[in-house]
Amino acid sequence: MSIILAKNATKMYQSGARQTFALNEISFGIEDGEFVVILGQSGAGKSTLLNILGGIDCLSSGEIFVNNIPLSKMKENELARYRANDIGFIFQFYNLIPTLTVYENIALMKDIKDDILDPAAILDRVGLKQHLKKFPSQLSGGEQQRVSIARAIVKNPEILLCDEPTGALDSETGCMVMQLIQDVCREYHKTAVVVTHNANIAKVADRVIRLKNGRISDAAVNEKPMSIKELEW
Ligand SMILES: Nc1ncnc2c1ncn2[C@@H]1O[C@H](COP(=O)(O)OP(=O)(O)OP(=O)(O)O)[C@@H](O)[C@H]1O
Repeated sequence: MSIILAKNATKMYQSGARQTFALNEISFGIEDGEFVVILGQSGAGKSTLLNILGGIDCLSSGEIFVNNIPLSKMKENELARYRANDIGFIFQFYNLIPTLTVYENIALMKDIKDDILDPAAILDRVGLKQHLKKFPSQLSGGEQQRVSIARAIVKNPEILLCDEPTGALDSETGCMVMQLIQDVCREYHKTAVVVTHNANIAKVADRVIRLKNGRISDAAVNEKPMSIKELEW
């Protein structure tokens, strides 16, 4: 079953007489439990698409269905619930709160959703048990990204949206982070959508959607996804 279905999804920005089509009539489906990479160069429309999938921006026309529910028909409170319950975000620069410890950054999710997973257990799963009391500035980039993966998973959302999650990391750390995202998605049965401009990362995806100037230039199931262990960039 398609967990995400986009039909002629269009996002247009108007500035005076000038129109920019960040997304131009794109249609695609993503299956439940897939690990999907959205690949495209700067300006292709990747972040716009991720923000719309995450319910923090909306389309100009067309529709995106999540579990058959059209996002454009959701009222503000329904969208807020969707963001809180169904979506976990992972960002390039982690977006952790600098004045809270690792544990507090994760436990904060209780204020967003009642039934979160056990923060300590998830931090253990991502290998950060010994860092619970540290502040983000006391961690390496890769460790901070692991905290943000824990934060996204602890809410137990259906869909994980990852915006250039390895963009600020070296190749080796980036591969470890990708492996962790893929592993937790499989273990906790999540659908992951990873946005990147790095074509190497696409090799490990179940499905690759290529965006170019707001249009899909190619969308295909990857018949033989490469193991992340073989990946480097
Ligand atoms: N708020 C906005 N107002 C006007 N134009 C915008 C706005 N946000 C994005 N755009 C334009 O939409 C297009 C797609 O932008 P988007 O940020 O989605 O691309 P991207 O693929 O994520 O790029 P990058 O990899 O550099 O982040 C670009 O031409 C951008 O200038």
